[in-house]
Amino acid sequence: MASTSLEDSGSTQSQCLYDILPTPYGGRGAFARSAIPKGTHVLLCTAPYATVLFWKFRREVCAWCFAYSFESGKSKWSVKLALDSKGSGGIWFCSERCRDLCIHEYELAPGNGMDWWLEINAGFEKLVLQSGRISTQSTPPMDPSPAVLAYLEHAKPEDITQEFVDKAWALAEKVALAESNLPWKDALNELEIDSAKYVLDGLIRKSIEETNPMAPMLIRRDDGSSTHCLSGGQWRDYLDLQDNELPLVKSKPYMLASRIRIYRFLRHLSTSLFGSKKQGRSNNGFTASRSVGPIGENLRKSLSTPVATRALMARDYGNVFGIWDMTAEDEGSEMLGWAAYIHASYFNHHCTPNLKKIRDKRGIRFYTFRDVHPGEELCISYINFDSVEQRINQLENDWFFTCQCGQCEKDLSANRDKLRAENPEG
Ligand SMILES: C[S@@+](CC[C@H](N)C(=O)[O-])C[C@H]1O[C@@H](n2cnc3c(N)ncnc32)[C@H](O)[C@@H]1O
Repeated sequence: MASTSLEDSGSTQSQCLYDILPTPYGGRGAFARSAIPKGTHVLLCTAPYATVLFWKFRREVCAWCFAYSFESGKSKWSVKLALDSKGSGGIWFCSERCRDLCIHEYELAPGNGMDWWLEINAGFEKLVLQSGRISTQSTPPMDPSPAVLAYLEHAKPEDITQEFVDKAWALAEKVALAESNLPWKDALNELEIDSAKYVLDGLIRKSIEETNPMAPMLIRRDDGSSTHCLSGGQWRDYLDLQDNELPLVKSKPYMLASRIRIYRFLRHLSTSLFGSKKQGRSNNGFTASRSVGPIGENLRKSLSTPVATRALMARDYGNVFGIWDMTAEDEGSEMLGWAAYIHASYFNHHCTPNLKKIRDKRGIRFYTFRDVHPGEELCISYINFDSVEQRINQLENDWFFTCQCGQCEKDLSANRDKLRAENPEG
């Protein structure tokens, strides 16, 4: 395998080994420009656009390189970035180097330190702890929504249309506005807290871009090898990803109420941190910050309507990658969080894929593990291999699409031939 490291790999778009083109079965996919030998790195994403490490692992997983403490024989990491002057709350790292890289990245973004970032994280942690109860269940939601939104908790798949979903979000905007200065009362379950953190991370990145479009963290890109290397991408790249809101809500109607609760929570956080436009202080026990600066102002604007939050959540399901520990697969590895690697989200699924992925600290790289012909689609596998029926079921239930890959076509046709041979009459 032609090997490169995060620090030295990279190329410009023109050196890309594939094109994003429409597929015969709908949507877009990545197609090889010419023959690609086995072992070629075809994509390196050096950093996610947005990410979340699960709340329950926040002391065990390095917030910068995603290293898992148990792999190093430790129960938790000890290098901490305190979120306030009392030292309570924090963000944990495996080493001082990782902590310093994180500080450097966020300092570079606006050019005036990283207090704003610590303040936002402290506000999030405080509101999570203040909201008290965190359910260990990921579904269904624990507390009813405000009365006017309660009907969403009982929505059925047959109720779900685009109009139904749009109306619910319009109502959510009104509710969030009316309640934003009242104390937050609902409990979020673990999945909701983790989703809220993911959305917050994406909105922070969007706000950085709006404040400073030249922020190095958004355009970091090297030259020099045949690997196609991209950093996190930009907001418009994220919006180009496939929107999966309707299929998700049709399949799991309770997700609509859940996602609206996440928006209400973040809107509440925004008022806690920044106050509403008219007032400088909130009524939530927080003092609205005076030092959040332009990034805070852009974040406040992003949360003043559900549009950006909804767009982020509409594209997480079906596009993000799990962050797994690096334990050998046969020893059973653990999912530690998830991350959006925008440029990698164009790889479709194939039941006999030609690409493998490997996590590389905060990044992810993809390489061919067999020779690829010119024009062949570059695919990864979204699932573990099973019988064709199990694969189709898993993709329909968890990914909401019917697999159109050549392997399924071949296996289904072989099954039909077998049935015909066994029942020549029927
Ligand atoms: C991560 S996205 C891949 C890029 C996507 N095709 C696009 O145009 O943005 C995953 C989505 O692609 C489609 N997809 C991926 N693999 C597929 C396959 N084997 N058969 C049919 N659709 C597939 C499904 O709609 C799935 O939800």
